[in-house]
Amino acid sequence: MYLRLGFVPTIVVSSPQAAELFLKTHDLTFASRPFTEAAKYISYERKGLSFAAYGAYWRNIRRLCTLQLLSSNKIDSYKSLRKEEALIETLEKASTSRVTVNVSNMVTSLSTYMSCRMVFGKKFKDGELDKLGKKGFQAVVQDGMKLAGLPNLADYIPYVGIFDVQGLAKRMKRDRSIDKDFVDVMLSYMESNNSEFPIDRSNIKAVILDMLVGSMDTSATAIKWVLAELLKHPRAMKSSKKKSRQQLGWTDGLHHKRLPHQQKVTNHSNTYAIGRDPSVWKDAEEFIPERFIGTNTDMRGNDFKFLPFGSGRRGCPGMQLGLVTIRLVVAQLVHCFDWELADGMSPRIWTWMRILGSLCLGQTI
Ligand code: HEM
Repeated sequence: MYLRLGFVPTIVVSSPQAAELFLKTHDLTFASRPFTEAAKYISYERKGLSFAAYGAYWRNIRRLCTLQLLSSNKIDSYKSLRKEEALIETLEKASTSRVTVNVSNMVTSLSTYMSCRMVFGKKFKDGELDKLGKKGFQAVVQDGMKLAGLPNLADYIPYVGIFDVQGLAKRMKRDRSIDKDFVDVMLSYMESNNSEFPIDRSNIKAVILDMLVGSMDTSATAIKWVLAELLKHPRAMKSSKKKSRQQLGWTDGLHHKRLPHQQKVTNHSNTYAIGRDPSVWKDAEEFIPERFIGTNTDMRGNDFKFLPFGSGRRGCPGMQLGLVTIRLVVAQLVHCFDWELADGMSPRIWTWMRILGSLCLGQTI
């Protein structure tokens, strides 16, 4: 579908065939990103990986992140982080004393904690910054994602940009001031002068922000959705639990390579239209993790009906880390607790209540 958004020609890709054309056949032509206001303010004039124009700078930064933060060896070295059992302990205490907890918030906090440990190499609790009168990482990153995702008139009709009618530029300028200066790898890269490009603090901040945004919200959101779907599908929950019992090696810290069943559960995520296309998927709207059993559906971007991590040159460099985190947290949660909907509600009643709620209130519950 071709659209003209203000002055910007836009093509919406909503079939596997079209996705293949754009992400494989003509990947080189479309490998850049538009220069939006978010790229300007949040990504320090496109110095981060996600917003950078396709070219030598992007290639260098991507190589650096892949080697220094996201390689298999590095992911393995984060093993101790993944053994973090605070989530399980807190849930255990709450369930024993029948206290209500917000699992979504807890998963988001865990993801924030893991990302900060990985990127800054330091234990950073979100509340620490609140105490200093600043917003915590969680709030800053979520604000940043919201701002970057909002349709901004200035991106489509550049002349109106200076008026900032939606107030987005003002908010983005305010939110760009996270300054942490202990990121060893990036700093030594900066100091080594080995780079083809001058790297200064703003390059470092932009890349760090990318790594935080890339790792915090994505994995947490996926974990929450998997858990929500499992809650509504007790059969899938049961089978997932059984597999996790058989496969989890608690003594060596739940190595990710042993969790094939969770892999199938996380496979549910997809780009919205392609993932729901009945000509591509049987019972497209249904959560059926078993649909992947016995197929060789690829989630690395080679199968254009299934693109949770994108594809081609700009495909997600953090896929491996994201998958490891999701599998581990979901496996722990499913393995350690028996989950069911509140007050013995059946999944069918829950679905009807949700539909009714959307019809009456005009919003999704
Ligand atoms: C469940 C977890 C994750 C999902 C579903 C996900 C998904 C995606 C998707 C769909 C893209 C866009 C690909 C495209 O434009 O074609 C992307 C890009 C990106 N992701 Fe992820 N991601 C996840 C985890 C991570 C993690 C853990 C990191 C880093 C620590 C990360 C860093 C990035 C970066 C930097 C980009 C931009 C790459 C570029 O433009 O060259 N992601 N991700």
